[in-house]
Amino acid sequence: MSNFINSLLYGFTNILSVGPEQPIEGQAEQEGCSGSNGEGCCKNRESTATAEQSATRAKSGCCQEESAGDACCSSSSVALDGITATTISATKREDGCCQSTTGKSSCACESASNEPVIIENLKIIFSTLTGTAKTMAKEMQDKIEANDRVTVHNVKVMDVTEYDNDNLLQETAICVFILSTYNVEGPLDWFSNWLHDLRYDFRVDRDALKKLRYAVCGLGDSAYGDEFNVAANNIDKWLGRLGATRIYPLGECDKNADQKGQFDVWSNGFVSELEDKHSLEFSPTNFAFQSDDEDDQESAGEEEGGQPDINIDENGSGDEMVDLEDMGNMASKIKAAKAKRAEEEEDFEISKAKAKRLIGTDVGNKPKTAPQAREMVSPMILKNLTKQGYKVIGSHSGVKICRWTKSALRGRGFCYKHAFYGIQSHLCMETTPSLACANKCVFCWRHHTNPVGTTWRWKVDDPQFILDGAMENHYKMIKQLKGVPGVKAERFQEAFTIRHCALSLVGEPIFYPHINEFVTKLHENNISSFLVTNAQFPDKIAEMVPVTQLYVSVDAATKDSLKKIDRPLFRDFWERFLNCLEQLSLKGQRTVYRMTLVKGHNTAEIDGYVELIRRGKPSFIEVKGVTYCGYSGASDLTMANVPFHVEVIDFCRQLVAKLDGDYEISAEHAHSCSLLIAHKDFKINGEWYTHIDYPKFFELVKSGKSFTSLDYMAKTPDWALHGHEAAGFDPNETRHYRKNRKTVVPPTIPDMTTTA
Ligand SMILES: Cc1cc2nc3c(=O)[nH]c(=O)nc-3n(C[C@H](O)[C@H](O)[C@H](O)COP(=O)(O)O)c2cc1C
Ligand code: SF4
Repeated sequence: MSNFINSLLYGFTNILSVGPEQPIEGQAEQEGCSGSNGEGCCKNRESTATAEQSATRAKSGCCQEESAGDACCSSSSVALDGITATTISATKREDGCCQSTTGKSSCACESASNEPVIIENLKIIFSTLTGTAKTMAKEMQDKIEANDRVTVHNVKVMDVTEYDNDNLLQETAICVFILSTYNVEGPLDWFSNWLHDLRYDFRVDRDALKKLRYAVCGLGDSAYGDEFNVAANNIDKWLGRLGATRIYPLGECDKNADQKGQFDVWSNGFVSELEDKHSLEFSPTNFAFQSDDEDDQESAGEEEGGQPDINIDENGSGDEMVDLEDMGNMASKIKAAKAKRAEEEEDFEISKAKAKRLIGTDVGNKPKTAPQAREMVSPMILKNLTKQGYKVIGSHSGVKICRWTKSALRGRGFCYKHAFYGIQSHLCMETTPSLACANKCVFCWRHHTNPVGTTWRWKVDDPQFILDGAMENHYKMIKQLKGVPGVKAERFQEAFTIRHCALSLVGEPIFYPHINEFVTKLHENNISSFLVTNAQFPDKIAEMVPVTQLYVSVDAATKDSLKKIDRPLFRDFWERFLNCLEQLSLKGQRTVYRMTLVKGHNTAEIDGYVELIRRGKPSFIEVKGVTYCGYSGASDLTMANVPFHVEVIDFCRQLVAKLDGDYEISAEHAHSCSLLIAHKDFKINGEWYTHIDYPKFFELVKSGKSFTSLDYMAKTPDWALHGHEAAGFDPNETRHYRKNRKTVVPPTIPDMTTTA
């Protein structure tokens, strides 16, 4: 121990006039407060200090003066930071150690030792929809691994959906939770639901999580008012109340402010805390009903119908024996206890209401009035969707003009549906009666706008209202295009009679509770229906009335890659997906698999796709290269993931080769990197019939009789066939090339001269 510290301590105790006249023997050792004489400074101090100035040993091993307030802290921190006593202040922490306000390491006792703290396992568990929590979890991992004062043998970053909840009861790793709050269903719900049940299940021990040490940091947005970080708050509270030891306070980072900066401050603080091995000790003060707030002590027994610590009757009197002179004190204690309990009850009701909204299930045993169904589209989502060009109809539907409509109005070509099925883009309305869906696909969830959910929990608009609103808004948008140079008057006029409806914009149309009525109304208006579902609602597919063409998105061929690409909310997403394909095989009308190839993600799973095709027996398989449109942080896709047209062709050839001769590549639309694989049922006398006889379809629907896909097919024009030089571009249209278009040389695929 240097004379410097000795003299500081000596000088400091003199200033306060409470310390010994001589330097304290124990504190004069290299280890800091704890001296070599067994009890160290405390004993020493007790023996030298006056009766009023006795000291006790804090958990840290540090000597804590009972009467000197923060005195020792100041002196220790001075010693620690190596600056003079007047320039630095410090406060005493709960464990009796000194925390310097400079933010440097804390206690003289600890800092004197250079031994790093050793931690065996640490898990950083995140929940995220748009990626922020995951990024922060990884940053935290780096920070911990780079810290040489703490050695953590195994730092693991994992998604909360991969964590087996039951492990929490035996968890020996320190767990850091970085959790984003969503007021819609999300990946945290299952964990949150489970933990909530554990917390309020009377059969579960109040210290069920006593083996767990944890810290929670929430990511949220203060624009959500009292729902700001509600999930992290609840989880932090429930963990504490189940006996887990909170080793660092809850962090709350706000997207509406400097969320990243706030997280950095929190994570730095947490990592410094790891440097203090005493703060990692299991702390009985955190246990169960004495856990994270004192109020919980008394209410804990009541919620489960057990006995509270003090029985208080209607009149507020306890049944404990009380001395007369203590009556005054006791009365005020009882009053305070009653008030606390009322507060706690209120808190519990609020938590229940919030949890209910968060997890979509009823919790607790005294439900209040049923919550009002809320609007699916919040003002924030509305703002974002509007910015992206969507017109929102009512509270859950949307319509948008696609770029091909504009192109068709100018005579510059139609989308791939023209080549494959005879649809003219300027006669087509793209809409959805449900902006919400049960996935967060990497290639769609880029603007973080559409709401997600596994059950419909919103207000329901009437189908006629949605159809009227969609058509009205569609026509308004068409009108706005009349000033666009090159718009052909004839096409402009035609566009005011919608002939087709693509139910595929964003979201999950089949989710809408009145989808059958909606589709029926389309058909009554001679509007064809192309409905795309993301294959998560098999019952809905089974209940679906005939549509002109029913699609399922098949974004991956294996459970793992489907999870990565579609990021489904359902835990049994794979079973749901397979079930949907089976339901599809039972439909009589035209069915289509829509496959979006994302290079490096789903292009190498040919055998898996073959199995899926055998299961669902679709009439057609549309294969399209993913379109790159500047993905944000929610997705790590780049141009490198966008396949060339030749690569899409190569993929289709490989696929067809394994389908026992049942399917062939029929049509193509090179412009959008799309190919159509068709079942050979649609090849009559060597000619393809992939197009649709729309009037015939309406006739069949109106007849009320059952019919099949083969009853309303029409011949495919030559220019649309795969291998034709037009490559799916209608020769009656004018091809338009963008100026300054970069020519990128596609890769050479061996044996591309023969077509399947
Ligand atoms: C649909 C939606 C709902 C949200 N709901 C809440 C909420 O109820 N409370 C809150 O604090 N933040 C809410 N947020 C904000 C997110 O929690 C915040 O943006 C967070 O940083 C996202 O983190 P992530 O990228 O890890 O998913 C919501 C965001 C979206 C897009
Ligand atoms: S299913 Fe559709 S709307 Fe939902 S995330 Fe995927 S692409 Fe987007």
